[in-house]
Amino acid sequence: MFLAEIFNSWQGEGGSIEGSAFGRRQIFVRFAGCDLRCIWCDSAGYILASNVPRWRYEVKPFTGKFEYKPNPAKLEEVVDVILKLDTGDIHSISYTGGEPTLQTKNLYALMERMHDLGFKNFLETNGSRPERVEEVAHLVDYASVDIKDETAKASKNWRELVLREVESIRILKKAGAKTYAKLVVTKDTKEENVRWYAELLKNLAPLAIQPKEPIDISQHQLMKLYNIAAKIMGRENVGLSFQVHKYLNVL
Ligand SMILES: C[S@@+](CC[C@H](N)C(=O)[O-])C[C@H]1O[C@@H](n2cnc3c(N)ncnc32)[C@H](O)[C@@H]1O
Ligand SMILES: Nc1nc2[nH]cc(C(=O)O)c2c(=O)[nH]1
Ligand code: SF4
Ligand SMILES: [Mg+2]
Repeated sequence: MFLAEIFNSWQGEGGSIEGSAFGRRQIFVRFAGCDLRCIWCDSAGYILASNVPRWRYEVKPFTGKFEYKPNPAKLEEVVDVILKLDTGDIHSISYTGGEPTLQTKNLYALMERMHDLGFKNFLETNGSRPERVEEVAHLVDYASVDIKDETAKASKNWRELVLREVESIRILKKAGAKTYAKLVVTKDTKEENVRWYAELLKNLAPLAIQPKEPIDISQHQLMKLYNIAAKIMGRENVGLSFQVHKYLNVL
């Protein structure tokens, strides 16, 4: 499989929304390669798998010391690295990227293996390919599925993408995964678009609204978007999420 990095940290996103693992200790497996191009992506260096000839892994959690191995990574060496980073307090393994679901078979094999070893699986996905999500959904315990706002400019037809993301949420929920939606908002996010996302997510999954980093949206506008979503989805089903790991300078 084509990887970017493996490290041990605490989950910095999701806030207090149901299904979030915010503040839980995880081992993060970051896959290389993505099918979208969000303009604000903080992992942009890993979007093209061909630009990631080797992957890095922490030698010891929170030391900032890494070692490198060439891509493609072998399943057994990945499992070995994860087990060496296991501090005995791991809530779940986070599969992120890039886009983990693109490497469907590799993701399947790794999640199955981690389940067999007694770990829970947390999938962080852009949800752009419901048919691939469906293949692995039964192995997912927790899922954070992005809804890409128009201002992300993630793909040509953003409305179609949103509908596919919602379909991925439906599939994950049906398979029994605790699933929430994450919407990254910017100063240019339109209120009418948030209304539409909220209508789609109503009675389906809770929504974490996460300001793009570095934050450009005003607190006033952020709370306006929150209010719009909460009035449609219900006040228990909307919350804020900030990328806390960036403020605390951890991976
Ligand atoms: C790098 S993505 C990888 C997983 C998957 N490709 C996705 O987009 O959901 C992990 C999470 O980081 C968020 N993210 C990336 N760059 C960000 C930024 N500049 N500000 C806020 N959130 C960001 C994404 O929206 C996503 O929820
Ligand atoms: N601490 C920490 N929390 C995270 N939550 C989502 C992340 C990601 O990049 O997918 C991430 C990450 O890279 N680090
Ligand atoms: S989908 Fe995720 S990894 Fe891909 S460009 Fe967008 S934020 Fe980055
Ligand atoms: Mg990140």
